[in-house]
Amino acid sequence: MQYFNVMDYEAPAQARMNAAHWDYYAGGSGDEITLHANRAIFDHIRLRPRMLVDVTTCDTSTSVLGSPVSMPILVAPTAQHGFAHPEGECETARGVGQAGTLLTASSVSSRRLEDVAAAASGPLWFQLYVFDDNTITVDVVQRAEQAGYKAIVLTVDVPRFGNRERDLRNAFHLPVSANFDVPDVTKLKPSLTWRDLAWLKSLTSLPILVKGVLTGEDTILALEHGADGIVVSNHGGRQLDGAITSLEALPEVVEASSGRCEVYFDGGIRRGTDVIKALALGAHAVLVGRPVLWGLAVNGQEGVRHVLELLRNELELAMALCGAPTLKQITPTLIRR
Ligand SMILES: Cc1cc2nc3c(=O)[nH]c(=O)nc-3n(C[C@H](O)[C@H](O)[C@H](O)COP(=O)(O)O)c2cc1C
Ligand SMILES: CCCCC(=O)C(=O)O
Repeated sequence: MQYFNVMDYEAPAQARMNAAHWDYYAGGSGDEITLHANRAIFDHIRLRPRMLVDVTTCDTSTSVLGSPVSMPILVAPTAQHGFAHPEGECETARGVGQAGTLLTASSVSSRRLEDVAAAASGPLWFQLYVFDDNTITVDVVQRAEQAGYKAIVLTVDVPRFGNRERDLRNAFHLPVSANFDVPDVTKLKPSLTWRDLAWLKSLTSLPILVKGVLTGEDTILALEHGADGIVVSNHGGRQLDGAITSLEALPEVVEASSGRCEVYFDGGIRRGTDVIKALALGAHAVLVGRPVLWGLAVNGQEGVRHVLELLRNELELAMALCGAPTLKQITPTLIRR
């Protein structure tokens, strides 16, 4: 089997995995309208390439909140990598490091955050879920800081767990996380509000990104409450079905942020041309979720590395064909109005 693009990893990954675990990875909420729309929206955005620009070398390297990375393509937090590989997130971290980019480790993990850090060679961010018991949050944030994670990514789009009907049909329940002792990880703190962001900031000196913002209004609130970055995301279509796609939300978030913080993007990135479209609309970098899990399931760290390399190579080619050999040259003028 040869893998010419990241989609080539999808069916082989499914073939290797337990069916209920696969459905958990693949699925969205409700009718999966937002899940599918996240992909479909990219087909409606067309590029305006420029010609006769010297594209002998196209440079994809950048930095994210100060950490250098080989490309503006990072790994989104996804739960329970143990479903895809016996080494779980440690294996993922090795592959991500080989690709020279950054892994966001999920709170809900098969491996402890310290073990993931020990396996990593590149920068890490820690994704935070907040439970009712504040001592869990205090503990895990301090551990992440001590283990060398470079930022906390607070996920704000799960006041309650989404309606994942595939999981209901499979009678699937998420196992406990290796990171903390919470019997049911889907019981998050529903009373969490913007005010808690200030409390969170008091716990750590790390920058805090807010993940799951889809409006300009919430962008302004996030910045007012001290967020150091925003991740535009609808959680891969797994929370509010019918929510706006991340790509549709991106321009208003970028506008509301008015250059005050880095704006990141996730949802439906499968091609280098998807990456260039998100960057042209103002994302500083994108995060990729499911494709990394496919690479992990098929071929462990090598699969993770290859999925990321495929995306990097496609982005590099797209930059050349758009006449934008540096990331700085990827601007809104690349998109048809
Ligand atoms: C299996 C799976 C588990 C996820 N777990 C988390 C998580 O623990 N924390 C979080 O903030 N987002 C989680 N997400 C959402 C991703 O971070 C990301 O927003 C989404 O997957 C991006 O879309 P993509 O899969 O189309 O690239 C998860 C997504 C998937 C598919
Ligand atoms: C409490 C949520 C756990 C993982 C997650 O974010 C997801 O399945 O989308």
